[in-house]
Amino acid sequence: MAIIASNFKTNHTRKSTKEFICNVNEYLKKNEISTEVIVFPTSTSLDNFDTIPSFFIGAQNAYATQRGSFTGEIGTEQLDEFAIKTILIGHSERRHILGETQEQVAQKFNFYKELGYKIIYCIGEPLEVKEEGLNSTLEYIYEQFIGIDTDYENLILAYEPVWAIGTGVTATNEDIVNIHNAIKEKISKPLLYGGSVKVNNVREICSLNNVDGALIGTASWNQEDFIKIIENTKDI
Ligand SMILES: O=C[C@H](O)COP(=O)(O)O
Repeated sequence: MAIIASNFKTNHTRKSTKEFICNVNEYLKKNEISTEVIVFPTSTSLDNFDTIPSFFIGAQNAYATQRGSFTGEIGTEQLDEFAIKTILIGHSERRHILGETQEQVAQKFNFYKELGYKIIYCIGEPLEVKEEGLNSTLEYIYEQFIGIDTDYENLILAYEPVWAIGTGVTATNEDIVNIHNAIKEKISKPLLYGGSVKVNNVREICSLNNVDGALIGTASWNQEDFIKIIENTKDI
């Protein structure tokens, strides 16, 4: 069964997030769909949502702390308020725009691992590395596993080539399969693909060998489209 995740990034308000989550939940319940669905709203939109057990709400980011003086960050005290036990770690926007180093990413991973969180851990190469070929790409990706316990039971991986994120340029099926096969040879964990996944290509992508679902940004922000994405993959 495919895992379908939506990363809201810096989109939606508390009001529209609530509406989105309630409607997706109703759709899943009414149609008895058991797909594992994960939505990552902004931290200001986190709340106590009453969702079915296969529908998880996660944090896009949090600091490796319970509480403290980390201006602009949230910790587990804030996540506990809403019973959030799912977190996205290592997203390329945090690595490349917010400057998180592999050491910081690994520290965060280990902190949330110790607390038993479901971790969706992102890896992926920028365009200049892809252009150097498959070996360089895999080398780059493997470096993103430094300090990460890839045997962690509550781990889901997401391969997101940076050049495909938010660009409308989806990786080719061949690109996806090459990378997914190589990662799966080393790590036996669910592996999602992310990077310009859309309503009309999600089924094909999720049907590829060693693709266990999708982590979607842009195309998932409209609730009707997100429901179509779930509908299109419900039997994979
Ligand atoms: O976390 C999601 C990814 O960054 C993909 O974003 P995108 O679907 O807008 O390309």
